[in-house]
Amino acid sequence: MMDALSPEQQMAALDDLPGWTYDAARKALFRNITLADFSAAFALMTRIALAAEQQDHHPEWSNVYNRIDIWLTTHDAGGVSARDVKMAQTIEAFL
Ligand SMILES: C[C@H](O)[C@H](O)[C@H]1CNC2=NC(N)=NC(=O)C2=N1
Repeated sequence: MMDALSPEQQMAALDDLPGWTYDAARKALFRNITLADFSAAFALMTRIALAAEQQDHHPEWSNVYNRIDIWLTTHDAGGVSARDVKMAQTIEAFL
């Protein structure tokens, strides 16, 4: 069981994650990424999927052609936890 971050911890984490915002409605970190085309978007999603399996932490996302919308939230915690911050950092390292 992983605790949700406090609002202060969450803001501090977002300071180090340019491009990510907090989606209050979904209690999630959010970012959209636009790639060159569908192949590039799906390749990135594949890398993220493999990392998600390794971390046992899975994104909520949607993909339309070259655009990916990603929400990171921890269902067990009912909000954003350190696991979401780690996954956001992992995704950033792929860009
Ligand atoms: C049993 C297993 O550890 C859990 O169901 C994991 C799997 N992936 C998960 N992913 C996300 N985003 N939140 C979770 O709480 C979560 N829990």
